[in-house]
Amino acid sequence: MAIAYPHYLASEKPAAVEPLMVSSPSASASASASSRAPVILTQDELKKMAAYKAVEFVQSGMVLGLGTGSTAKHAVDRIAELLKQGKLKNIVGIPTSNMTRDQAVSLGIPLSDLDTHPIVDLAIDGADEVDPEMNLVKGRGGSLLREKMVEAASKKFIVIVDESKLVKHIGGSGLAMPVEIVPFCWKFTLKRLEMLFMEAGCVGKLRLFKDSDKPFITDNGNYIIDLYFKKDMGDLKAASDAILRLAGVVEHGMFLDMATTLIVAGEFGVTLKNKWT
Ligand SMILES: O=C[C@H](O)[C@H](O)[C@H](O)COP(=O)(O)O
Repeated sequence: MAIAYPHYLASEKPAAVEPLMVSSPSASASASASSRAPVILTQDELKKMAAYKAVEFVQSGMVLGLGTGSTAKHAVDRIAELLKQGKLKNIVGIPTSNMTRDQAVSLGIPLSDLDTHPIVDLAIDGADEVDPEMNLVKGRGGSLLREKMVEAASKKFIVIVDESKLVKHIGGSGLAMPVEIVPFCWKFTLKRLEMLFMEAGCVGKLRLFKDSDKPFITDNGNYIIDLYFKKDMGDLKAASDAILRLAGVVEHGMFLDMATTLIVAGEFGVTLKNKWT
């Protein structure tokens, strides 16, 4: 499938990488059955395709924001692979979570932080929801605060998703919009959040560790309240400002006007959209 490269990246040569190869048992089975049979890729294979395409924009010498989650993990793997092959050199990674830091350390990717590298050349990360304006919901893995700090410090931010993440309105999918809060009097903060969006039928839930009744603790020692909306939350910027004005709130998972490029992998291949096209 033809990829429409965004104009601001057009003058930049993607790093010399092998053509995208996604190993898929179903792919080889289909190939032997018929050369025209459709190839059914799993969701994880789609995530890998989007991640590999994003890594084509990584160049030697870059300071890179390393995202968190099952999609970003493929990008980190690929960056490490290209470093090992000598196709990328002098990369400095800024991880967006302890999990990504551990993955990068295990793969030998040199790491730093925003104190030492306050300007990041390029960040690559997944998302939970993406609307047509490339506004995002992030943080269902709990890493929204560090992700937002690193991605806000990035000159370019490529979002990588499989097509299941595309929505008409963020926060409107019936799934969680996470808000990181301080643990102090969390029930009070939860109520205040619900009250902000009463008209949208907002219900907040304290996130727990999986199969546990213990509160989930973020890398920053905070709690997460997941907000669920029955109706559209309305103006996103106003919603963002209102949430951030509440004492007790640290950050929320709406990433408004931050992504510069979106890479989506789906049934019909990989498509790339620039914010301004
Ligand atoms: O906190 C988690 C991050 O925001 C992830 O980037 C997001 O949840 C998407 O994760 P995944 O690629 O696993 O769907």
